[in-house]
Amino acid sequence: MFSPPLHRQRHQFVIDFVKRNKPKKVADLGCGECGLLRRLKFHREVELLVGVDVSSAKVKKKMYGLSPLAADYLQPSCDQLCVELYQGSVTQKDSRLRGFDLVTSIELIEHLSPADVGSFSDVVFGYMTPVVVIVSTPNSEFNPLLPGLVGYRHTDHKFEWTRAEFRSWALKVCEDYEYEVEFTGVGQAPPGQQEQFGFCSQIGVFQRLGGKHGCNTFGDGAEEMFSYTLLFSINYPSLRDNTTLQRVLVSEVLYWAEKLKSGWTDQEPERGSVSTRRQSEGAAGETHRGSPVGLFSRRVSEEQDEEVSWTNLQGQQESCTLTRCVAVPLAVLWSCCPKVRDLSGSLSNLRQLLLDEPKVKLSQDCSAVLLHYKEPDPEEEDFNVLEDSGYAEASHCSHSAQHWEDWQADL
Ligand SMILES: C[S@@+](CC[C@H](N)C(=O)[O-])C[C@H]1O[C@@H](n2cnc3c(N)ncnc32)[C@H](O)[C@@H]1O
Ligand SMILES: [Mg+2]
Repeated sequence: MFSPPLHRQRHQFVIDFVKRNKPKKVADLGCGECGLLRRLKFHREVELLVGVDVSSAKVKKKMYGLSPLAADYLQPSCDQLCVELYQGSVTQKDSRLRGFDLVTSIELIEHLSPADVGSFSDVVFGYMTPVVVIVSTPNSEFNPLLPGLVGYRHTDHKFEWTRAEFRSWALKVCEDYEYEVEFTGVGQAPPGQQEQFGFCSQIGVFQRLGGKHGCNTFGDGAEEMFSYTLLFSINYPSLRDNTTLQRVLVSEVLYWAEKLKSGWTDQEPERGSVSTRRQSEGAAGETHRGSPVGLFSRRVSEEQDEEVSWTNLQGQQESCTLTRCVAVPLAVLWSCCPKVRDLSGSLSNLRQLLLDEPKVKLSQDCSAVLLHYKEPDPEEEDFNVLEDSGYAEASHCSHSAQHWEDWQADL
């Protein structure tokens, strides 16, 4: 009968409100199978999304649809989002539901007994005290237009209000709990009949008097109350979280360092900076003086690895392997890779973030990333030519490489 379907129109009404008003903390009461929450999670301004329903079975049915997608892990944004789902009744108080910017109650109140509607008003408007409450409920005056309908629209409905009944309840709520309300709805009557029948679903948008800064009756000393059961809780990966930032930065740094390395060593060996690194038990990665990293010198040796031995101060014989490395200066990475720049914010931050990162080997003075150098396999070379060219990007950076000494001063 409606296009788009009525339940979609109700959810769209909330989505449009969220787009306009950008609430950070949103709770959906009587969230059912979480359909509205699944749409709300795409709104970047929302940082906390909570669903409550008396039926845990309904919530559990599709709650994993609220989990982050693979892309949320691979390409996390700066946005933050935490999703929590509870089993609980809107007639009970729970302090985790206080202080929200927006609380929605879509087609819920008509499922409550009149006494429970009283508790709902007290809990939502008197205890949770959100800045805005959106309540939708059937408009019984529209029922004659619904073909074949006998009695209520749903067997579980305890009542269906006329517009006047809804208005009277809403105005009483405003008086008791210091809110103001605007009436509207979704599901239009046929042309010319809107005034007579009203909307199929009537909606009240309640705003707390005083807005965001209006009185919230709970202070620091308010007693905590947990009557809901947590069913699901997830924190979306965000670049504002240091572990996530570090993970993404490291993979970006290693990716670009490898690209630059192959640009320098495979394509233009004279620009490649190949140095020698000593690997011995416990003490990995000390750069040899005399074969400086980052200075784009010629290869120091044609040998891949070299066994050396010496006598230590205690007169014992020690040995280690000399491994040839390519040093990619952090300053070059910083200059060539916009994403590395965006993620780290500054060159010194970049160094700081990589300092205790086990996946990244830094040069002794922490100014360059060291990558193992492997002699190119001639059989692989033909294949490399076909690869779309990292070299193009790497060689694009070659002028930056020449200014390495300036950057070194910067570090
Ligand atoms: C008609 S469904 C609406 C679902 C959802 N709001 C939507 O728009 O699709 C009503 C929901 O309210 C829930 N419900 C009923 N009484 C409740 C109560 N006292 N506390 C919380 N949820 C309740 C039901 O389990 C059901 O999921
Ligand atoms: Mg209903």
